Amino acid sequence: MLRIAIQSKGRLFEETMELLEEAGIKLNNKKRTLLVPVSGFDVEILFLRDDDIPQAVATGVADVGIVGENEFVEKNEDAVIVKRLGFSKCRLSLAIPKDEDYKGLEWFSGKKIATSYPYILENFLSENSIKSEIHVISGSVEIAPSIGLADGIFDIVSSGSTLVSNRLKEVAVVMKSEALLISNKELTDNKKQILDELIFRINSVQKAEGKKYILLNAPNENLDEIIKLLPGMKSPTVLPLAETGWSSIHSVIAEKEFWEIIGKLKSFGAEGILVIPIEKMIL
Ligand SMILES: Nc1ncnc2c1ncn2[C@@H]1O[C@H](COP(=O)(O)OP(=O)(O)OP(=O)(O)O)[C@@H](O)[C@H]1O
Ligand SMILES: O=P(O)(O)OC[C@H]1O[C@H](OP(=O)(O)OP(=O)(O)O)[C@H](O)[C@@H]1O
Ligand SMILES: [Mg+2]
Repeated sequence: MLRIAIQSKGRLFEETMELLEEAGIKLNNKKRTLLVPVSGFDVEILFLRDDDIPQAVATGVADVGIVGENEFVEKNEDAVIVKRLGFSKCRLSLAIPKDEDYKGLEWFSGKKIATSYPYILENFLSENSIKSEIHVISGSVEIAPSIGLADGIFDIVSSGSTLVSNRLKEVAVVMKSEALLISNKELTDNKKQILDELIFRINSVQKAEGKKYILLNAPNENLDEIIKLLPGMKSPTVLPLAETGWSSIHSVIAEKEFWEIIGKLKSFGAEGILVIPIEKMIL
């Protein structure tokens, strides 16, 4: 049995649950109690606050965990990154009141910075030989300058709208972050096997992301040109239609190339084009 620690509620929760569900991990118990068994796969889910996930994995309370890179780096626990998951992308940045004249990091010398990430901030400041006072608060960091609690802040930024609504400007990006799958360093062989299966399933789900299955009818005289536009996984499937002189073509395309390809396909006489979502891809 492999025990997976995930965030019980918050920014990581939904995408983590979605990823696990697509990987065939369905919770038996819809009510989110602390520890939930799973049907159809030899794992159980442990719901924790994200702050506690790195330590739970490092100490073996959980075998693996899904946590933001920011939290993993901040906690500096002894666990390994197994896979970068590509969601919950954000950055940890320094920000100051928007009307301040800013010429460089020197601005922070002798100033007070509010943050929930003192370890990362301290390392960054000492690497840059800046001496500031770090004021640790666990939330609502962005309001600290306006209430006189600090001169600047160091916190999570994504769209930047929280900074704007607090009349702050981002002046330095210290690190980028995304959700990570982390693991305890000493898994038993049996747990390693289950983890390999989990990674295989996550990879299959992620390969399918942004990919579409495309079906279309094409006049035989333009088959070569159309096939060149649709490389597919090996090469497209071409099947004869009942109507002579026409074929049905099946392939896989990247969603971001979709509109460009469709226009070219139509110019080669393609008709009856269907585009269908793909759930998983095993290559
Ligand atoms: N605006 C955002 N955009 C993208 N990712 C974000 C954003 N805010 C936070 N994250 C990521 O999601 C993680 C969890 O954020 P959340 O705000 O739920 O944390 P929390 O309030 O500390 O939760 P908990 O109650 O579990 O301690 C962060 O550590 C970060 O990796
Ligand atoms: O740049 P933005 O897109 O505005 O995102 C950044 C904000 O998102 C997070 O807070 P969240 O909204 O999760 O609320 P919280 O303060 O309760 O954690 C984070 O703590 C920032 O405050
Ligand atoms: Mg937290």
